[in-house]
Amino acid sequence: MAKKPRPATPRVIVTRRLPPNVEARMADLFDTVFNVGDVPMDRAALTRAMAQCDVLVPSVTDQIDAALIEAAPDRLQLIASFGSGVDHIDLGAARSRGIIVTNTPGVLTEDTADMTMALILSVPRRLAEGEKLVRSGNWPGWSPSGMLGHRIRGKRLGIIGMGRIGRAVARRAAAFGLSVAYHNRHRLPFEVEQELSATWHADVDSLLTDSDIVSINCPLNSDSRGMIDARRIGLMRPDAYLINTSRAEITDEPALIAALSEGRIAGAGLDVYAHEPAVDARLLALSNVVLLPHMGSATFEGRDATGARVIANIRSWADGHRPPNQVLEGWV
Ligand SMILES: NC(=O)C1=CN([C@@H]2O[C@H](COP(=O)(O)OP(=O)(O)OC[C@H]3O[C@@H](n4cnc5c(N)ncnc54)[C@H](O)[C@@H]3O)[C@@H](O)[C@H]2O)C=CC1
Ligand SMILES: O=CC(=O)O
Repeated sequence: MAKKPRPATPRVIVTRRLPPNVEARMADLFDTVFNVGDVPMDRAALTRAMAQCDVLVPSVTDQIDAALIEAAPDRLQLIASFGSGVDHIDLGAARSRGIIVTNTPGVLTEDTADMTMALILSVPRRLAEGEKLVRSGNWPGWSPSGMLGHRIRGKRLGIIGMGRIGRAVARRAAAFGLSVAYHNRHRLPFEVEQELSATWHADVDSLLTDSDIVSINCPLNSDSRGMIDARRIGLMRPDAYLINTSRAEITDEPALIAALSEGRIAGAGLDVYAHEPAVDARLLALSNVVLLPHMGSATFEGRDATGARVIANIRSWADGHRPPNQVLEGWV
């Protein structure tokens, strides 16, 4: 495919409000249009945006599917996503149109691992239930049998997806006395396994059977979509917990809800849902779950660093280079 000329000052359209200093820098560097009202763009708005820019800066909730990409004029050359996951962008369609896709890995790792660890602690120790009890005014006071949960130390954590976030979770887990097992698309080098004291499971099934707590930290891709289905949820022990800070579509959400409702697993900590921002009413009614509003990476520092990554990707592309965080189909 012939290389298209890259404009010196590209027209950039940003789909959501970004931190003020990030927007100021983008306004300085590029011909940037911001979504001043911060209203999520519907399909028609995205189609219009993609028709009017060289670079689109979407967020992880904008569904940039094949039809939108195919309808975009040749002018659109770069989709510089604000966030780490790229499951909302049809990478194959972008490749066929010669559109480069970038993301912002690395800068969200520690924040998302912190939130994953917070869920790992909160669910077995019933943190959200305890907080609600105090606020309700019905707390009868301390008692030997009140608010009992399960000890973290000594339990086994099974991590699915031992990349940046998975490894950062493993490091935190070790400090809380958890032993770590993992399943990953590729086995980690021996030295990394040693550093993390992590045991490899070639198959997901045995990891699920052997773990007290399972944490999903792999990206959503064609292999992981529906990976934790009803059969695999059935392999988990009745006293086991599932934590998901990655993407809901990796699990069969209705099957998970059924297992939680029927006590076939002990509980879950979720940051992601199948139909965000809607959350299934049956989940809301359960007391053995901790539900967060997709806030794994939501820190001021992380958002600034994410913005800096987006800018670096656009600048490097505009200068004629390969952007540092170009995402290649088949690599996520
Ligand atoms: N809740 C939140 O706010 C956030 C969620 N995320 C989610 O976390 C995901 C992971 O992020 P990183 O750790 O930075 O990604 P990463 O690319 O560093 O690591 C992903 C790991 O998963 C493995 N993997 C890929 N497909 C797999 C499969 N089908 N089965 C088993 N392993 C597989 C890869 O080999 C890699 O080791 C993102 O894709 C995103 O969906 C990321 C940031 C914030
Ligand atoms: O879910 C958030 C992301 O950056 O990916």
